[in-house]
Amino acid sequence: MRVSVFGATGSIGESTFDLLSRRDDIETVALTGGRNVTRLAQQARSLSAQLAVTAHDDCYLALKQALSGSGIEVAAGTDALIAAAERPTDWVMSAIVGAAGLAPGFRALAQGATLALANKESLVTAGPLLMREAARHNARILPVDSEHSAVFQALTGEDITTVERVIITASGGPFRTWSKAQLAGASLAQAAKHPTWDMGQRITIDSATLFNKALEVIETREYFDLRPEQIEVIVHPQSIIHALVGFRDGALMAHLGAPDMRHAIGYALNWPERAALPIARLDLAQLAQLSFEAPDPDRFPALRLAREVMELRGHAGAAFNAAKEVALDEFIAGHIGFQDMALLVERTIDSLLSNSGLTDAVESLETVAAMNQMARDIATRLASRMTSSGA
Ligand SMILES: NC(=O)C1=CN([C@@H]2O[C@H](COP(=O)(O)OP(=O)(O)OC[C@H]3O[C@@H](n4cnc5c(N)ncnc54)[C@H](OP(=O)(O)O)[C@@H]3O)[C@@H](O)[C@H]2O)C=CC1
Ligand SMILES: CC(=O)[C@@H](O)[C@H](O)COP(=O)(O)O
Ligand SMILES: [Mn+2]
Repeated sequence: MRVSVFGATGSIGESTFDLLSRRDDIETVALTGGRNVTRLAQQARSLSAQLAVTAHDDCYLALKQALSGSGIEVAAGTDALIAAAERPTDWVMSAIVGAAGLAPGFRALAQGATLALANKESLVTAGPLLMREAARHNARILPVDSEHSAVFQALTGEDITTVERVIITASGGPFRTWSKAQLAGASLAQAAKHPTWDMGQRITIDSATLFNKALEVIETREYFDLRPEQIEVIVHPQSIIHALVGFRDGALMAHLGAPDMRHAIGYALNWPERAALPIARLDLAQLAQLSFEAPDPDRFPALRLAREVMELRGHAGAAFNAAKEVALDEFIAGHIGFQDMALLVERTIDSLLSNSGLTDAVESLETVAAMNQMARDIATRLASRMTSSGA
């Protein structure tokens, strides 16, 4: 099987690399990364990739040097990422973080490859477009986000019209039990420490605000074509149950597994087979208890914002994600506080409400990119005011 991995040097990329390294039937077409060219070159040599691409032009020479004598092609820049996605292959892992992951995944679908989609931002920003592209080219999108892989697995062999509801779980993040007063002082180091999963920094902080779950609610709607009221979130601090599907006879089918993304990645890599995977087996007696609680919309407004975005439809998902990306950058830079992130996203959406483009149907990558930029500009402006006023 020919495979390409976008975002190979990240957390999902490394887990994918681990699974690919254990197989002897894999032909690696392209591996892409960002600034970590040393690791990208190691991976490319190890998997004998045809091509290695860094997203950054200024990293080209370093990557070229790291791969000298290997015979592996080297390229750099966003156009090179697109060209890599157009190289014929069978299976593509989409694991770039953020809206930057959309265009390569879209191109991979256009050449008919199976898209293993970790990059949830693709569906949040351009769900209908991506689904149409997959259908047009008879290409398949397989969910890699753990909750959506869990739903996909629970739905196997089921009639989607018998589904009443889908429940995705949230760990609640590191601040699950914190008061609003405590949240006001939440630091970057505290937010970047996930209680159960080992992930990249950005998604880890999104888990702390529950923006990760907000994106996932929208992602659920796009994958499974459900009405927003059919999608529920339950806080489950152990991250053992990843999702549950409720059917019209009252049955709930739950998916359980150790918090290890190699499960969802391996499922997508081997689908429709269920192959053996090197994942820790659950010891239920040792776990002893699985607990659940309702999310608190007062301390964590992100889920409420996601519901508003789903009502708006159109380009609201792209605006929501863009504002969230800016808010995250501003928090990481120390310009705004933890709770300011949700405030900034809400203010950006409010400011865009008077813009008719927000609710226009998603027609092309260009309109999505335009909304992405507009929302980023507004959020950046609003953030600078927050910084100077302290609110
Ligand atoms: N980590 C997880 O367990 C899960 C992640 N996801 C989703 O998967 C995606 C990846 O997450 P994760 O692996 O944690 O992220 P990481 O930050 O660990 O990795 C991101 C990858 O994307 C590359 N990258 C960063 N910015 C750009 C850019 N602008 N253009 C091209 N490449 C870029 C990075 O390169 P470099 O590091 O070399 O600079 C790296 O290879 C996200 O969409 C996330 O929401 C979903 C479920 C679980
Ligand atoms: C592993 C995975 O799929 C993440 O999206 C995970 O769900 C993050 O944890 P939270 O449940 O805390 O958002
Ligand atoms: Mn998830």
